[in-house]
Amino acid sequence: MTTPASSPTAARVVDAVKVYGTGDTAVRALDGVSVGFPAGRFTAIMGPSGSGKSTLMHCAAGLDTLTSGSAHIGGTELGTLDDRRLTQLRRDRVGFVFQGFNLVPTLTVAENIRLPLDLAGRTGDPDWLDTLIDIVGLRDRLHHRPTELSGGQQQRVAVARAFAGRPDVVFADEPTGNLDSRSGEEVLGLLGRAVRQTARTVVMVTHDPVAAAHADEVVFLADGRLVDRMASPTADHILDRMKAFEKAQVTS
Ligand SMILES: Nc1ncnc2c1ncn2[C@@H]1O[C@H](COP(=O)(O)OP(=O)(O)OP(=O)(O)O)[C@@H](O)[C@H]1O
Repeated sequence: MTTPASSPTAARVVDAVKVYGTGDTAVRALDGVSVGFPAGRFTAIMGPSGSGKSTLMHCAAGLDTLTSGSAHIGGTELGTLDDRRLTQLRRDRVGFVFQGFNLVPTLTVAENIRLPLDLAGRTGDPDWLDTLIDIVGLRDRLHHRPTELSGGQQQRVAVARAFAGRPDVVFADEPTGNLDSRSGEEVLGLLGRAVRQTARTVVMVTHDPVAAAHADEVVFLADGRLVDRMASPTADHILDRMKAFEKAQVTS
């Protein structure tokens, strides 16, 4: 199952295999996955615990390397890059949102948002940063430090930071995992708005059907394989599909 060649992909993996360890203890976390994440869309990766979601995200984002197969950001194959160029690509073309926010406590909100640009020695586009600050609703908090913010507000800062350099793709790993449901809904809503209002691309790993229902499409993993895709998902449909996979696993 791949994305049709006609839709441009912001990121993709082809025949991706990832094996952790060797010999008797080897774990095949990805077992021949080919999947494209369409540009300008919000895609969720779902699947049971241990199905390979985080591994897929880490390998697609260049945070980890594949055992075989290839990973691409836009037209760049990550396996062809040396460490320096891979670091540069991650910094300049990829944004990240993690479960634990990962903000720098000594910097203000404004400084945290600008951090990827400052590290890259880039000025950034002031109009773009302004738009982002409005999307995440933090204009009145720009001079606060992360400890002065709620968890939901901190994650909104992390979202703005992820988009600050206009990356090709933003990868979010369980971005609502540490939030109450209301703050989680806010963060998911603004990820969706960021995609729709600014034509950016988001790929989110989650185990929560309600979170995944915010995406334009859900891809399902089971046992390291891509087993299904669902467009225009609803939480109920996702839950039904997940239950069907779990039942199939129990009976197989
Ligand atoms: N660093 C590692 N060393 C050895 N095995 C690993 C490592 N990371 C992941 N695995 C194994 O690879 C498989 C896939 O793990 P992965 O974390 O990608 O799954 P996941 O779907 O994200 O799970 P969860 O929803 O529980 O976070 C699991 O069997 C896991 O135990």
